[in-house]
Amino acid sequence: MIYTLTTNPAVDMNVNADTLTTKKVNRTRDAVYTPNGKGLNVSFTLGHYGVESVILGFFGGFSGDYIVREAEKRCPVRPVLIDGITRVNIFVTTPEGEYKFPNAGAPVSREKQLEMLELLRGLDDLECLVVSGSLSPEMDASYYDELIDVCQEKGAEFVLDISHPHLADLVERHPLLIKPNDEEVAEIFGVDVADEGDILSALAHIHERGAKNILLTLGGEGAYFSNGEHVWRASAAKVKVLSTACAGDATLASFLSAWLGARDEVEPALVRAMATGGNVAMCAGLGDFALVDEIARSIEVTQLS
Ligand SMILES: O=P(O)(O)OC[C@@]1(O)O[C@H](CO)[C@@H](O)[C@@H]1O
Repeated sequence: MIYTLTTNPAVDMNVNADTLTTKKVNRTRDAVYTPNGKGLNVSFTLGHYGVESVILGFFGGFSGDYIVREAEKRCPVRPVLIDGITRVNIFVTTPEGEYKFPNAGAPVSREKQLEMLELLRGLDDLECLVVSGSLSPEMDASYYDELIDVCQEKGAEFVLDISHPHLADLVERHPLLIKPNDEEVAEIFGVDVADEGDILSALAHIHERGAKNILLTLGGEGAYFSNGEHVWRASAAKVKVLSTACAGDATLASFLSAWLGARDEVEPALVRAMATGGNVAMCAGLGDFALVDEIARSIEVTQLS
């Protein structure tokens, strides 16, 4: 079974506004509230493609209750309940573009962190843990190591979609897959990603450090996938972007939904990933994936080596 762990879930609130300025009341409209956090988005997208997963995360307060209740309609959820209030992240779309306001989130006490590790240790069907998103306040980066320790004790694989600088060390623990974007690769691994030559060197460098597979996303410029032996380039979907929130998570999950069970068939997995990410970028939240097949026809994948 695949488990997704969201260390810092959120209700996402997407709104539209004509302008966003100081010294003025910024009226917004068209509010869309969705139960989110990066790992939840991964589970919802896996579910769309018929791949079962279980949601793990820390939830509290009215917003935490809402997320658990809504998520349970789509996937099994094993929550660890905390005292604080799960954050509400705000995404404001204006004619000039999108403003993102993620909150730091509710603190998760050490006791609750240990409760999650115990929950993980008690799972008898853990095959792959997808760890996604930021850490809650009071969580040290070493929590990632503790999660990986449990996965390795249990012989499970793990996937990391995190932007913490500690990722540079965590790749030495041989994650099955990491999904950084170009900015994260440059900042975390201290390498250039200005052109394809740089990107290929960066991928080789990250493999040398220990990552088994890398899905490098470049937003509107497409993506690269490398399995340490071969590298593929995928074009981006040409779509009218409404909100990029959730698009990266949907890209990762849709890639996993095809690739986990057929690891030699990278091309169809990349086509699905880019089309799904593109469709999600057209919507507030994850949307309904209705245009994926149509968008997929325009995605080009090239094997580079
Ligand atoms: O603060 P994090 O955990 O890095 O990101 C949280 C978040 O922005 O990521 C998702 C989109 O990827 C949203 O659903 C959610 O609000």
